[in-house]
Amino acid sequence: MTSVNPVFVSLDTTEPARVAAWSHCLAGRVGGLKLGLEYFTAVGPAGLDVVRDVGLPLFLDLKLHDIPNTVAAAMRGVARLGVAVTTLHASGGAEMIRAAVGAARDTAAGLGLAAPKVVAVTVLTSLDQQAAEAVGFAGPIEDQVRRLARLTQEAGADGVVCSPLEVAAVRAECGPDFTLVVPGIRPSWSEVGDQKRVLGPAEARARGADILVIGRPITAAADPADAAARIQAELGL
Ligand SMILES: O=C(O)c1cc(=O)[nH]c(=O)n1[C@@H]1O[C@H](COP(=O)(O)O)[C@@H](O)[C@H]1O
Repeated sequence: MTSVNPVFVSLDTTEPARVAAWSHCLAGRVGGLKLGLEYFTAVGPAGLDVVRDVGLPLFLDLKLHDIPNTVAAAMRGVARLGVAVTTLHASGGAEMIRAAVGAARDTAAGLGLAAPKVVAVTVLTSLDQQAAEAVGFAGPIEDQVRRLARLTQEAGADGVVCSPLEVAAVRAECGPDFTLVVPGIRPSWSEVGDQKRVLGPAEARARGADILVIGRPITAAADPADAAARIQAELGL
């Protein structure tokens, strides 16, 4: 039996042709495709059409963060796109999360679609302890992540986005059925760039991550398919 590939590759670009080329060359080496703000603000919902024939689950990462009414309305638009996973910011609060989850599930059900998994970003992986304190998070980042994960779970969402460093703590707090989406993945051979709280793919997986979000280590590599194959090998897939 082959295990499911946990890697969702982040296709961060403004160009549909690049997204199409990457997704075709990476199909078979990754488990899903993530499109985010850079792409969506440039191309809009029609940009998803270039990857639909690849047959991989789509993760639309818009990190919604606004009042409950506005986020619920935006989430209805996301749910109509038939994506598998989507994001909002946990710091928008429990009422916002609850409204978003309800909107996603009701809209999808009304259309006969599967509802997207709604996962909440806890503390961005680009923040270190000092930067987190500067925006007003008191105490260790791990405590803040754990608190927001608990709030997210109580508000009915499917999981959270956290760095690999907090995976074990969140898993202990929220149990085995809570989806942990983990960016900040850096194989030893890749550049760290703007990420601050990072680990390698195998270590993140061993700590309990469900989805590994990996962008530039694959997309900025001279040979993206080869980079994805190296990550597959590191994961024992
Ligand atoms: O929600 C996310 O996916 C996300 C949350 C977070 O805390 N950190 C983070 O890097 N991401 C996204 O994960 C991807 C990471 O890409 P790379 O840093 O290129 O591997 C980007 O598309 C980010 O927008």
